[in-house]
Amino acid sequence: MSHPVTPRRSTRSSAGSASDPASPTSPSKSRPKSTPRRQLIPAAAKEEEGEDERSTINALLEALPGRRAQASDLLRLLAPAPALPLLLYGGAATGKTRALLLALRHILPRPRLVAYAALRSLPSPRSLFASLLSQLSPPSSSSASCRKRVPDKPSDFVAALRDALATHCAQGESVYLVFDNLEVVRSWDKGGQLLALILRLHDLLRLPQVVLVYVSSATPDAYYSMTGSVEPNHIYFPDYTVDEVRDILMRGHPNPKLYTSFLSVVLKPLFRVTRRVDELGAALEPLFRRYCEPLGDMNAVPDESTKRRLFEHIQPHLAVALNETFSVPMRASVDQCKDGNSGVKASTKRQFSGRDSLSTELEFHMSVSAKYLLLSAFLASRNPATLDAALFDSTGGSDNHKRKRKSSQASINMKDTMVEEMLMKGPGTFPLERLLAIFQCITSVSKDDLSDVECPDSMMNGSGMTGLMSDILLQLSTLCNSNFLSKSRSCPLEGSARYRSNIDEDLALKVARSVSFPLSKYIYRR
Ligand SMILES: Nc1ncnc2c1ncn2[C@@H]1O[C@H](COP(=O)(O)OP(=O)(O)OP(=O)(O)O)[C@@H](O)[C@H]1O
Repeated sequence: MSHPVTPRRSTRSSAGSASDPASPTSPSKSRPKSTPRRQLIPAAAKEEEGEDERSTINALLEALPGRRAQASDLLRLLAPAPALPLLLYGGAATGKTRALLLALRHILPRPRLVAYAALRSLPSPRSLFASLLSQLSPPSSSSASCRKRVPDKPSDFVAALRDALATHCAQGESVYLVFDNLEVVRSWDKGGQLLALILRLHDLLRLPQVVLVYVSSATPDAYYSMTGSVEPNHIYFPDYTVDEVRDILMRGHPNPKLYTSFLSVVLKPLFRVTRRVDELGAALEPLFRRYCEPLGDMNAVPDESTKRRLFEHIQPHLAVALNETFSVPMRASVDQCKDGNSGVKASTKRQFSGRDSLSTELEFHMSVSAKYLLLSAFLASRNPATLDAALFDSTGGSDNHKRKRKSSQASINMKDTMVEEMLMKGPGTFPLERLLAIFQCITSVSKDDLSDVECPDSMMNGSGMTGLMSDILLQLSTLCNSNFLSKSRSCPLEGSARYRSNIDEDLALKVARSVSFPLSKYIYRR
């Protein structure tokens, strides 16, 4: 797993700790050691300061399981102002917003002001300007007069923003300007220009007490290569591991023993469907209620035989849940942050707003079987049919390396030419039988994978995959209706319909990742 890389700046007032590479994981080590001669009084003061810092860090870490390094980095890089801009980046629901909002509560010095723009809930540049300016305007000014002054042009916005910020800075206040889900700006009309301007705010405003914080799913390179502005510090939020997710879900549970035994049965299979904490939380809640049905007392600590009974009870419900669409309630974190734009109803973070988000949305709007079907269709369209036997061995697994070694140079050349031709022609069509054969092969591999779920012996029976073959034709027609696949007219020779996959490799890989399927092993490459 890649580790967060946070560039350190010697220009920062916090440069001492920021330059210590050990600091993200071991905050206590990062404080410079005081020299023995000066130790007497300053050491006592430092110790007190250290105590405060430790308790702040502990409080934050407790609220942020799995985000130790990021929490320490945040505390270090957010305060004290003046600071460079900060970019938090990583996949969906990796805790960026939560970590930032919690860290902002803990940092010093005060007084300080946080103006937060939840870009997913703002429909246009003008609503962004209005939101930020109203959060920065003095409480006394009436909303009507504020609305009148909302600028249309980005340059006017920068001028208005500077005026509003200067008032706070003159009063000795630090101001944190947060742009959450920055990638949304790109999808707006003239979004590219506005994005460049937002990223250059540090240079344009030149107000040392103002800290700019960007939160995004895109990497720093995606932004800063195009603006030429000062590069921010950045903190990476990797996807959670299953153990981290377990820690998050366990946090503060009233009956940890019961919940641990529940999670030991359901978490791993669900984790293969989605790694998002919010989706897992939503899927687990009704399942846990089911799990507890046979128990009279919710505070009971289950013994081994009870665990077995509970497992038998939950097993069929788990199989159904694995095939279901996840729906996640609106995000609390965004709800909690008033963006000051009363006219705009904060929407869920589930809006479709461009291609990228479409592919992320797939993670929870498709059932597992639909995802496998889509992957099968992608492989059928992408790979030549003659290579199916070589790519899928009799056990359903990919065995192409072995086969390739056995192939003669001439046959390799022939296959290469064939693949090249296929790629030139674009995705190929395939009959239903081929799709189902590939589907059966790749799902049989996943069944094997599911056998490592922690559960009493042989009770899993292939886990949630039991219902996988059901309703395949229905799923197929849904995929066609949604344009992920297209169905051509019947082939005059075969007399049956043929299908074609309409998705590209990037999207297929994302879908594969969401079910932990090793797709690239099955894509024929030269
Ligand atoms: N470490 C954690 N502890 C507790 N809850 C968490 C943690 N990480 C994420 N969550 C929960 O998961 C959900 C998504 O988290 P958050 O909004 O912080 O993610 P994000 O990285 O900002 O997502 P996005 O990129 O989609 O905006 C929230 O409900 C949040 O409370």
